[in-house]
This record gives sequence, structure tokens and C-alpha cells, in this order.
Amino acid sequence: MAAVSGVLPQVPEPRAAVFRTFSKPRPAHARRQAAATKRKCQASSEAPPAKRRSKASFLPAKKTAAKETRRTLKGKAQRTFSPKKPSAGARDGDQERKPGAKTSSLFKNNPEIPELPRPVVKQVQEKVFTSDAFQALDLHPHLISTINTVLKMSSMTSVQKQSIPVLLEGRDALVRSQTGSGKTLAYCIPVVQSLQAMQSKIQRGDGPYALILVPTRELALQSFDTVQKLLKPFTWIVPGVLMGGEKRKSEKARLRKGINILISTPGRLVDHIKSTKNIHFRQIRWLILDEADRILDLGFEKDLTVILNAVNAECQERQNVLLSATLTEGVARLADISLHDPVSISVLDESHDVSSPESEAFLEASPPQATDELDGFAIPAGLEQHVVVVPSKLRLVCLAAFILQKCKFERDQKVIVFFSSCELVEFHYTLFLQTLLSGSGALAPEHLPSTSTPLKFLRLHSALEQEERTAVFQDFTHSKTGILFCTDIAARGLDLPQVTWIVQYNAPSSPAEYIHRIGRTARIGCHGSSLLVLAPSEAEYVNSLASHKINVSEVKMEDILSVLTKDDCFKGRRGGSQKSRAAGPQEIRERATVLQTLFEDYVHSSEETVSGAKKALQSFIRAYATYPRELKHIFHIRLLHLGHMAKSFGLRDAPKNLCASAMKKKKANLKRPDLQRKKTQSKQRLAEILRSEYASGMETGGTKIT
Ligand SMILES: Nc1ncnc2c1ncn2[C@@H]1O[C@H](COP(=O)(O)OP(=O)(O)OP(=O)(O)O)[C@@H](O)[C@H]1O
Repeated sequence: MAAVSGVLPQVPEPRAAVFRTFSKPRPAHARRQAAATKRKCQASSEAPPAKRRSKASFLPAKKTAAKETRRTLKGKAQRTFSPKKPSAGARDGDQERKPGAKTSSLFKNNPEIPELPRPVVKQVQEKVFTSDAFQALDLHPHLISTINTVLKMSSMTSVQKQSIPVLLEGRDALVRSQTGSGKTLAYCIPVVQSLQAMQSKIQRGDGPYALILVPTRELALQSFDTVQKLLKPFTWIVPGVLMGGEKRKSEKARLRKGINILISTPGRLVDHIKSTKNIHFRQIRWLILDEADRILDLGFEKDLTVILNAVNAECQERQNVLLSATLTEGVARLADISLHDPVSISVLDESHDVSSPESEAFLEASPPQATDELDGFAIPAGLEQHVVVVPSKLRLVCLAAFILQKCKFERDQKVIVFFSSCELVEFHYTLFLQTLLSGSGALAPEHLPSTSTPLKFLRLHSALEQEERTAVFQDFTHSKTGILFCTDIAARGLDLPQVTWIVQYNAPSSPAEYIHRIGRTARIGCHGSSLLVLAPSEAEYVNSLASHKINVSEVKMEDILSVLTKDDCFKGRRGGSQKSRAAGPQEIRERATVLQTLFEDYVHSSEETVSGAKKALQSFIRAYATYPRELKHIFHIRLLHLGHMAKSFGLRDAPKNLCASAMKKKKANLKRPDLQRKKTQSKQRLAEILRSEYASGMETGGTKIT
């Protein structure tokens, strides 16, 4: 199959059947080139036959995947992306493909898929809506009409019904209700109502009366948008947003003119506290921490202390409100330092009988406690949660098949896929764009099945320029369909309409993050679904979720992969299609192999792409090493099979240098007397890395007072 270095054909490996149906009609010169490539491919396909499959194969097949792929090559050599000459990187030791080596052995030597534990847990549920109209509240008539006409809302949600009167009474509060239940308005309405009612009319130059802290820039923009809408009738009250990525100068200018309701990420605010002389908190009446547990979790504690000190130094009398769908011990600790005689508001219905009188949201007028996860977190009733166990080698094709199923063969599907790092998002985004999209190595329109929808890929992570981040956020918000690849910066608070599926390709590091990620769908009483992808060694995670009252139902990997039989782009040698013959397990395996080969060919098309895949793999391993201690027995790097993982990055073999450097480091560490100190340092570095995901964007440059 593979050629020895030196006689390697220009096109590294012909996977003609893969590319044939993916290509567009080509001009004459391209056809001549393809014919030449075809000849080369035919020549290279005369390599010795691959070995027969071993009996230890997962899903035993009659023929090897490698064999099948090679057979598809004959006489079908067209590429849909333009590979550069096999590069040094692509040919170096670990990636070199030896004569007779297998193309892909996706279904061989995989670990058994274990029987998943089936714990039965009673999920916590909340009732989203009440029958009470906003008119029932003592609000300014213009505010009510804005809610009704601009926001187009008539009845209150449970959390709004419970929170708004309490906050209008002037109490501090700790508010917990499920994702997508309307917490933003639960605090924005009382803030606007109280500020417009102030006896001496607010002046812009007075500065901030309300300070709203949120963990991410997108959430800051979203909350700003809501506040802006509510303020329509009250034009003298000026809202403003501070967030990383924007020009500091323009923010300073806006601060100088005056912002009355200030929405910010903590890091950015701290930066202004330290560097902007026009910022003051003399008038502060409200301090709101949205996603309060996250703000604490991510090491924002230090920033928060700076902010609280700055606010306390100028003003003691204010209302404090903390909100989140997930209360943890951390929140309670935070509550200790910032709340005064707070009311704890929790919208819960554990009875599951949402029509019974007892199931009404209840108000618990007590100090907040460490409500930790023992209670379980409420999950929207319309959310169906699934889990699929996939051997590492098959992860990539499984994800691709799932996306194709949802976004190509079903209508109006909006999917968010969560990854554990920016590098992973970038890698998968580029790979899918280059291989599955029309025009760049993908499906030519004439080959698209009539039922299919064009794919639209987007990505969101902290390493993007702010302008692009905002554009992507807006684009996905207003799209009817699409696939958003993202890190956890999109996990909290974002209200992206009509998201139908959440995929967690990398498992989250805590049950709280699981809840927030899946909470991007099934919002405000709608329906949605989620899929968690686990490796066989991670199956135990289902029990961990169950201990937090989270129920997931299993879907079989084969059922996800079977979509490939709907798509003749992935036809194997025997060319079976759904029309010509029934799709059996063998055909599914063949097509999965064709798809994997498409990925591998792209990855191995240049030195750059090989190196990108290696970096992504490295990033995956780094992220894997950061699971908290209580999950280490499930997610431990020693449980990973590097060679198998490499396949899920389109690499044909495990990169040797990656292993070697990791091992060397481990050995060296064992000999070190100062190991403990180093460990602490690396933990700190890790915290920094995680933190950078939510950074203010103002880390670089001096902090000159202006
Ligand atoms: N009373 C209401 N009637 C109809 N829709 C509402 C109402 N209140 C809020 N919404 C809508 O519900 C959606 C979710 O609201 P919001 O983003 O405030 O939820 P949340 O509880 O803060 O979620 P998360 O925990 O994920 O941050 C938004 O689109 C919002 O406009």
C-alpha cells in the first residue's frame, strides 16, 4: 500500500473511492492530472496484500479494513484537497507508511465496549413557567409594556416570580434555578425598576449604580443586550459593557462619560480598577454575580477580592445577588464574603409531578448553605440525555457520522460540540471544513443526496480575535442550522436559540460543567438532546453522573455509524448503497474506514497538517491530565492508548516523540528532590492555562494610570 521513501508517489496514498464522489466537475487540465494520478495510484496499489485480520478484532469482519480500502483505489484517483508533496514531517519515522502496511485498522484490537452501568436515579426537575403575568408585580407601567412588547413575554417564569419581589424589597439573594429558566431577567427587571424609580434622577456622569459581573465576554454582551432592551423607556440610564478584546482606550472614554449599569468580566474590571482613574463605585446600589460558582471556580477569587475591596472602600450600602444553575460549596463560600442576611431562592420540584400544588416553586427564606451537589442539579424536563461508548480509534468517524446524520440528513438542526481546549477546537474545525465541506475536499452539489442540507461549521474559543468571536456568536445565534465547535467559554449562560443537540466530545471536568453544557439546549421549556462521548475505559463516568442525579441513556456506536450507508460518498469497494442492498455491519465498517481514510489523507497531506494533528493530540493529553482527583480513576492518562488516540486525530501511528518526551519527563521527575514544588508550579501553570480561557484580554501591556 505505502511506498518506500523515495519511490513514494506524489499523491501519498490513493483513496480514490473516497474522493471520487467528493469532487466538483473539473477542467481539462485537472482531468489530465487526475489521469496521471490514477496511473500512479494503480501502480501503487500493486503493493503486497495486507495481512488477514486477527481473530481478536472488534466487530469481527471477513476482510480487513485495509484490504477493502486498497481495493477501492483501483482506477479511482481524484483528490478533493490538494496535498503537497509528502513532506519530511509526513514521512518521518513515526508517520512513514511501510510497504504492505495497513491503511487503517479501525475495527481491530479495540477494547471491548463494556456493559454500561444502569443506575436508576430520580432526576431533579423544576417547573419553568408560572401562570402569573408581569402585571402582577409592582413595576413601572412602561417597564411592563417593554417586557410585553419588546421582549414579547407575558407570564413570569418560576425563578422570576420568586426573585423579583424579594429583590424589590431590597434583600440580598442567592438564586438557583435550572439552565434556561430566565435568571437574567430575574435580576435585570428589579435593577431597572429600582434605578428608574430613584427620587433624584440618575445622571450619566454619576457613574455605575449597578455592577454586573459575568465570566465570559459573550455572556457580557448578551446581558448588556437584555439590559439595553429593558432600558428603552428610561433613556437617562446608560448601560455599558467592559470586556477583554476591546480597545482599552475606548472603554476608558466610555467610563469617563459615565456608565450607570456596568456589565463586565472580572479580569477586565480589575484591569480598569488598577489602570483607569475615571472608574469609581461611589453610587453602587447593586452588585450582581451571574454564574457565581464559575467566577469563583476559575480562580477569579483574587480578582473578586480586588473588586469587592474597591467597591467596599467607596460604598457599603448595596444589594448583592448571586445566581447560578449550580450551587456548590464554592458559591456558599463566596456568599459568605459578599452577602448580607441573604435569601436563598431555589426553584425545585423533586416530586416530578409538576401539576401538584407542592410542586410549585418554593421560596426558602434561609441563609444559603453549602448546598453542594448532593441535592443534584435540576435538568430541564425537555432534555433527553444520551451517552455513547466509542473505542478511541473510532472517535473521529463517530463524531463525523453523528454530525452528518444530524446536519446533513435532518432539517433545522443546530449542534454544539464541546472540546477540552482551543487547539482541539481548531484542529477539528479545520479538519471537518477541509474534508466534509463542498468546495474544499467534500461533497460536490450533484452528489449531495436530495434530502441533505449544506453543512455550516463555526468555532468559538478564547484564542480567536474578539471581532471574530463576536461575529461567530452573532452568526450562530441567528442561524437556523449549523455546527458550533467550542470550548467551555460557550458552556455558561449563553442563550443561543433553537440549539437541538449538545455533543460533549471530551467529558467535562465536573457535574456542574456537564449541566451547563447541556443547558445550552432545551431552554425555557423547549426540547433538546445531548450526547456524551466516552471511551470504554470511561464508562464508569455514568455512575459518577448518576450520583449527582443525572440520568443518561445509551446509544450504540453502530447506530451512529450506520448513517454512512445513507451517503454514497463513503461507498467502499463493493459499492453497496442503501438502494442496492441492505446496510449490514460489514458495509458500515467499510464506510467508516473510507471516512477515516479521508481524514488521514488530509492530515498526512503536508508537514503542517501532520504537525497540527500532533499538537492537537498533545493538547488533548494535557487537558486529560487535568481532570480533578475525584475523577482520576476514570480519566487517567495511563488508561489512554496513544496509538489508538492518534487515529482519532487522523494520525496513522502514535507520534514517537510525544511518547518519548512524556516518559522522559516522568522519569526525570521521579529523581527530583524538589518534585513537590514542581508539582505545585505545574498546577499553577495549569490554572493559568485554564484561566486564560476566560482572560480579560488585557494581560499584555503596562498598567499605566491614565
Ligand atoms: N418570562 C419569560 N417568558 C418567556 N421567555 C423568557 C422569559 N424569561 C426569560 N425568557 C427567555 O428564556 C431564555 C433563557 O433565559 P436566561 O438566559 O435568562 O436563562 P438562565 O436561567 O440565565 O440560563 P443559564 O443558567 O443557562 O444562564 C432567554 O431567551 C429569555 O429571553
